[in-house]
Amino acid sequence: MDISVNQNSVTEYDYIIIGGGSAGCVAAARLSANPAKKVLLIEAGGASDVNHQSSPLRDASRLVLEGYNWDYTANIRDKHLNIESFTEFKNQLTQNSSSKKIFNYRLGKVMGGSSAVNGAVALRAFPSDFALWEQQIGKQWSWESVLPWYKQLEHDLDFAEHQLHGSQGPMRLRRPQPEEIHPLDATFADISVKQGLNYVDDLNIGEAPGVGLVPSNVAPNAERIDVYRAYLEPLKSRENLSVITDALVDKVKLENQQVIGITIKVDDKEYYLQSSEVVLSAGAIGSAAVLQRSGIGDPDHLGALNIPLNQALPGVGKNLQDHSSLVVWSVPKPGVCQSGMPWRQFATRSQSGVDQQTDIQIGLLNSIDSTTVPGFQDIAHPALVGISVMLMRPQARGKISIQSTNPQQRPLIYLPIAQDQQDILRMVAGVRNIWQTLQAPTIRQYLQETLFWSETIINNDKVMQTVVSNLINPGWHASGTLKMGRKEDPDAVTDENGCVHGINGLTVLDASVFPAIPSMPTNLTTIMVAEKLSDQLIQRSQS
Ligand SMILES: Cc1cc2nc3c(=O)[nH]c(=O)nc-3n(C[C@H](O)[C@H](O)[C@H](O)COP(=O)(O)OP(=O)(O)OC[C@H]3O[C@@H](n4cnc5c(N)ncnc54)[C@H](O)[C@@H]3O)c2cc1C
Repeated sequence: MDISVNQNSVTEYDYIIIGGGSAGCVAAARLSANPAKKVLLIEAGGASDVNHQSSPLRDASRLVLEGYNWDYTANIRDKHLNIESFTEFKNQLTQNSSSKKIFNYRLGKVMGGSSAVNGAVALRAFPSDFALWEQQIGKQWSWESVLPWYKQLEHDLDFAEHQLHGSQGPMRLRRPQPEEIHPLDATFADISVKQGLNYVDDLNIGEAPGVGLVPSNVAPNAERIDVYRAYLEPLKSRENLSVITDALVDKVKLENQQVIGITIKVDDKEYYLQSSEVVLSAGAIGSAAVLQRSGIGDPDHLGALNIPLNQALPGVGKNLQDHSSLVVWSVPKPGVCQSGMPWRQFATRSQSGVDQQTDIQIGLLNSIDSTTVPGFQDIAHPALVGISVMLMRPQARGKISIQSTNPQQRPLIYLPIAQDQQDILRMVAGVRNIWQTLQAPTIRQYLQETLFWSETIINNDKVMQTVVSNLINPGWHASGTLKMGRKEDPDAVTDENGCVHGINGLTVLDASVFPAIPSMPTNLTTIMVAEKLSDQLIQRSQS
C-alpha cells in the first residue's frame, strides 16, 4: 500500500487525507470504498509494526510509547494567560514557564495515530453531551443523530443482538469475561457498590451513576487492536488507496478559497500533491497547526508570523480541551499482579458531590509496569496498582499556536487544567473517594502501601486543593481546536459537516471538531465523528 513520492510527476487524487490516526484511518477506509475514487493518506509517523511479535504497540497497558510519539510539550499550570494577542501569549509562555508547569504531551505519531498508543478503553459519550453539541451546532448532532454512527463503527461482542449496539462494524469491543476478572478488580467493584453505586451491565448505555465492566478494543489476550488494524489493514489490496508514511504535511494550498492541493516534506525535500478535496485528520494539535501554516486562522497570529492570510478564523487553535486526571498509586503485595490481562476491568461513573452532575470517572489500573509511570521509573517495585479519577466535563480551555512557519518546530500549547476552581473541587472529591476506597480492609489485603497520600493531606481542604492542582495531568484526550459551530459563532472554525468556514474542499474530520469534550475518553467518539463526516462527504460528492 505504501508508495514513494516522485518529485517530477504530479498525480491528482480525488481525496487527500492528512494524518493516519483514529479518524484518518476511518476516512481512508470509507472514501476508498468507491473504486473509482483515488485516495491518498499521508502520515507523519512511521508504518505500523504491530504485526511483529515484539512490537510494543500490541500491549494496551503500555501508554505513550517512546519512538511512536510527537514530542509536544504543554504548559498546564499557568493560570489566566492572555491568549488573544499572539505576541503576549508567546512571551508569557516562553518567559514565565518553569519546568514543573510543562507536561510532555506525547500524542501518537505512527499509523493508527493516538489509537496505536492509547489505553484501548472504548466508551461512548453520554446522550447529554450531545445535547450540548446540538445547542452549538444543530440537530444533526443530537444523540438520536449520532447513535447510528456509534452502532456502525462497532461489533460489540457482548451485546451483538442489542438494538442499541452494532454487530457489523470494524471495531470489536469486548468486556472482561468472568474467568478473566482479577480478585482485586472484583473487590474494587464490590466496594463501589457498597458505597452506593448501582452495578451497570453496560457502561455504553445511559449515563446514570454506576459501576461496570469497561469495554475495550482489545483481543482476548488484552492485545490492543487500534483503528489502523481494525479499519485499514484488511483493505491493503485496494488499488485506489495509497499511503505515504514518514511524510510531514506542511500546508494546504488554496486558489480563490478553493483547495487545490497540499505540500509535504520528506527528508527535507518539498513535494506538491494535487487534489480539490482535502480531509484534515491530523488530530487536535496537528490539524490546527496545518491550518495556521496554510494562512487560515487568527489574523493577529498569522500577521505576527508574516503568513499571508487566506481566511480569517480567530477560533483556529482555541477551545483546546482535555480531561484532567490523577492517579493514586499503591504498591501491591507480592504475587498480586500478573501480566497479560486487561489493565482496566471496572470503572465507575459517579458524582463528586459538588453539584448533581455525574462528573467523575474512577477506575482501577491493575498491574501497571512502573517503568512506564512518570516519576516512578526508579521505584523498586516492577508493577503498581493505580486508582484514577478523571474529570468528565472540564471547564478549562486552552490554545495551540504555531510559533513559526517551520512545520518541524513544536507549536505552543497552553492547557490550563488547574485554572477553574470548580474543576479542582471535583477532582479533590474524586481523590477523597479513592482514599476512602483504599481504606476498605477487602482491598488492603492486596496492597502493601499507598504512595504519597496520607490522612493529613486528605483531610485538609487547602492542602488538598494545592496538591491536586499540582498533580493533575491532562488525560491525553486533546480535542476542540477547530470546533464545529454556526457561522455567527466567532470561534467556530467548521460547520456541521466539518467543512472549514469560507473554504471549498477542506473538511476537518478528527477530535478537533468537538465543540465540547465528551464525558468519556475520546477515541470512540472520534471514530463515530469520522464515520458520520465521511458519509456526509461522500454524499456531497454524489450530489
Ligand atoms: C496515551 C494516550 C492514551 C489514550 N487512551 C485512550 C483510551 O484508553 N480510550 C479512549 O477513548 N481514548 C484514549 N486516548 C485518546 C484517543 O486515542 C484520541 O482521542 C484519538 O485517537 C484522537 O484521534 P484523532 O484522529 O483526532 O488524532 P490522532 O489519532 O492523534 O491522529 C492524528 C494523526 O495525524 C498525524 N499527523 C499530525 N500532524 C501531521 C502532519 N502535519 N502531517 C502528517 N500527519 C500528521 C499524527 O502523526 C497522527 O497519526 C488516548 C490518547 C493517548 C495519546
